[in-house]
Amino acid sequence: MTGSVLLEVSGLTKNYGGVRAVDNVSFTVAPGEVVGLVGPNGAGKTTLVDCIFGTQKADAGTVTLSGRTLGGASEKRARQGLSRTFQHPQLALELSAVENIVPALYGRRMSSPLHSLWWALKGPFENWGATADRARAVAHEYSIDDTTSACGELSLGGQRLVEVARAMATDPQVLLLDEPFAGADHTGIAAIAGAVRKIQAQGRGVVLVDHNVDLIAELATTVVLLDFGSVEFHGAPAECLASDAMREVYFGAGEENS
Ligand SMILES: Nc1ncnc2c1ncn2[C@@H]1O[C@H](COP(=O)(O)OP(=O)(O)OP(=O)(O)O)[C@@H](O)[C@H]1O
Repeated sequence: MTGSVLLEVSGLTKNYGGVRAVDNVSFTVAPGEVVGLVGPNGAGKTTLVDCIFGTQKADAGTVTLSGRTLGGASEKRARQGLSRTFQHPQLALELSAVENIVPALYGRRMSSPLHSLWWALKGPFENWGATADRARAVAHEYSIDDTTSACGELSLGGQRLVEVARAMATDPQVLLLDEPFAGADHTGIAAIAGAVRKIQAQGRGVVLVDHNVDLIAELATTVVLLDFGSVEFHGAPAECLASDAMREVYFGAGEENS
């Protein structure tokens, strides 16, 4: 089992003051696996993603990627093969899709201090046009048609797709997607769903946070249901949807007259 696991989250716990936002959460992501992370508002989904990526420091637990324990800040974890998008897209809105993707291509090269030094020395002689071409190719790979307008002019779904492409430009083993469909229109949802399928087909792992249970059922191979920071269900999407845990988490136990 361990040999086929990319990401292993073990016993992650995070408190905010008296609030236990994430409570002893464990799950794994294998190559080509899409783990849907669902749960009501405040269940702990974003905090869990933040702790996996290093945006927040967990109080307990470990995260390993291909058997290697991840620690430290998110930049370090990104160099080790993790990538993410954000619940609220974090793009430079005045820049184009290509201009947002270019820095990720450079970040990918800084995988060790030696690489950083090499690229710092090589920088002045770098062919910038070739890098922009590569960024354009990444954008097209993820079906971004408009690579020249400022991202602020794109729809929310369009912006989220640029974030996915930028995250993929770092060539991650596992991608963490925090509500990638939120606010996207029909076209945006179809494009983002297509991107998830493509990433899955490449044998990478995906953690997909979303409230849209239909999309999770369609895309996820496994579902982790969170409530008050704890795992209430972990298994196949169809079983999760039909489970008592799902009913209790979303509709409350014992509400027979509603
Ligand atoms: N920075 C913070 N400081 C204090 N409490 C926080 C902080 N971030 C989140 N929380 C609390 O931690 C709990 C989990 O929040 P989190 O945002 O992770 O849930 P979520 O499942 O992502 O919710 P949503 O679906 O609404 O985004 C909630 O009780 C929330 O109020």
